[in-house]
Amino acid sequence: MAYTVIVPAAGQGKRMNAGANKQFLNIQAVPLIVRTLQIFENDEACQAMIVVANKDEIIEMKRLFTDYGLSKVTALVPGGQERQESVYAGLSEIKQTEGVVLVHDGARPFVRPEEIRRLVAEVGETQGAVLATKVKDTIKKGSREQIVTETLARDELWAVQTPQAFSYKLLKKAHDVAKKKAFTGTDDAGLVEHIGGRVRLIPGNEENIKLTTPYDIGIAEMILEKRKEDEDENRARF
Ligand SMILES: Nc1ccn([C@@H]2O[C@H](COP(=O)(O)OP(=O)(O)OP(=O)(O)O)[C@@H](O)[C@H]2O)c(=O)n1
Ligand SMILES: C[C@](O)(CO)[C@H](O)COP(=O)(O)O
Repeated sequence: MAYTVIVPAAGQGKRMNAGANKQFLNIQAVPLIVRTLQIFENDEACQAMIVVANKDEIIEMKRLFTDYGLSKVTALVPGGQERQESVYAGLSEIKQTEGVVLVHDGARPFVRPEEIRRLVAEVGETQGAVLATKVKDTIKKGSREQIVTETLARDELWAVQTPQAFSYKLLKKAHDVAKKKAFTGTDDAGLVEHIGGRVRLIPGNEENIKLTTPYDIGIAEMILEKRKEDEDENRARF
């Protein structure tokens, strides 16, 4: 099923501590944002990419799109203070009110095409879908004084990733209501849940990490090495 993807990349990357927005960090010689966009560039079902960037980074981003031949970027718009505002800015660029919209963090360069396909297949007019993995650790709630107040039932817990996929109408309504009521969520599904929308959890892959701290750079390099080894092995076999 065809879709449009909104890619929020207008953060500061403070936790990465790189002295610049992490979207421009080279991961094995290719900028993070480019690695992420290449996934959608190469996915036939992706009709358009809407990228949200910091106002003062738009020229630099545009240059990357030209250098790396990212032809599906149809809009490059300035973001807001919070991720939610940035996604809203991207959403406002969509004129076609039918169809499926994905939201995917610029900082997640490892989602696989087959995961996107499984995700998109689950979207309906009134149902969104998110990639997620089952939580492995025991999760406890704590008080301000760091005293455990509750141990949560692990079999009900999922760590949610992006892409998150919705019909345009459902996502737009969720964002409009959140804006009107000044409701803030940490992901787009949270806004859909807030208006009573149904969101399906689609088992994803642990490799689909969000590059957040310097530690994640090492993990990203390891994932790239592993993928390269797998490709070489497959090539040698056939
Ligand atoms: N105002 C914002 C904040 C975040 N993002 C984007 O949302 C994604 C997920 O956010 P996160 O990993 O938290 O990135 P940053 O906000 O850049 O990181 P930090 O919180 O460490 O500054 C990133 O691709 C980021 O660029 C955005 O478009 N606009
Ligand atoms: C949307 C998200 O990537 C889902 O895991 C996450 O919530 C973004 O969080 P952050 O606060 O921007 O790190």
